[in-house]
Amino acid sequence: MKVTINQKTFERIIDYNQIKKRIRLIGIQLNVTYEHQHPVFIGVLNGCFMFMADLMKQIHMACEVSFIKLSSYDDSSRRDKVDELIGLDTNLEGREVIIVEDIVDTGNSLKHTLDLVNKQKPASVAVCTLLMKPNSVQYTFDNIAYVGFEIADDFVIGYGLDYQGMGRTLPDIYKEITS
Ligand SMILES: O=P(O)(O)OC[C@H]1O[C@H](OP(=O)(O)OP(=O)(O)O)[C@H](O)[C@@H]1O
Ligand SMILES: Nc1nc2[nH]cnc2c(=O)[nH]1
Repeated sequence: MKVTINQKTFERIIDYNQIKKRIRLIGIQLNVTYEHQHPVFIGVLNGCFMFMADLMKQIHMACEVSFIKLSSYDDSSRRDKVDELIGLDTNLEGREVIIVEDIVDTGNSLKHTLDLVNKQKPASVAVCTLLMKPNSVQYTFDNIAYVGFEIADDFVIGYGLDYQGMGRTLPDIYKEITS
């Protein structure tokens, strides 16, 4: 199945049923790991909104939810600078923190988020990302504990991820076709 947005064509690589199954498994892992704790989930907007909503429905321990908003991409091209559009509004000192991302690509956004979170001296920080591009990431992260799918270094859209602001509402995930 293919979709076209502003002259770029994308083909489906992961359907929503696969995403739901993977999220159920990640939810089980999180429920076991944090069973007797009271973690704070921090979603990184905008891209995380669909993943966060589906993931949180699988979480059964007492927890809090908060968001930050970063922007590092123009259209489909990377910028080195990460802009913080909405900052942290929760005190994380001594807390168990789980950062929720839609995708770790170069890792710039995650590096920025971790620096922000770690400044507040949390008790622990784990990262949960739906997608990860292992060939693209430019940092060594030791706390990416939950990964939905590892994917190739293709530009992807759908399930929260956009191209020029479009495509976020597609339930499945698509990759750009280059030819
Ligand atoms: O690992 P990186 O190379 O930093 O890329 C990952 C980030 O890029 C996207 O955000 P974007 O800056 O496009 O903003 P958006 O979430 O509002 O789409 C995505 O949601 C991640 O947060
Ligand atoms: N939409 C989208 N945003 C990204 N941010 C980092 N990588 C990607 C990607 O492949 N697609």
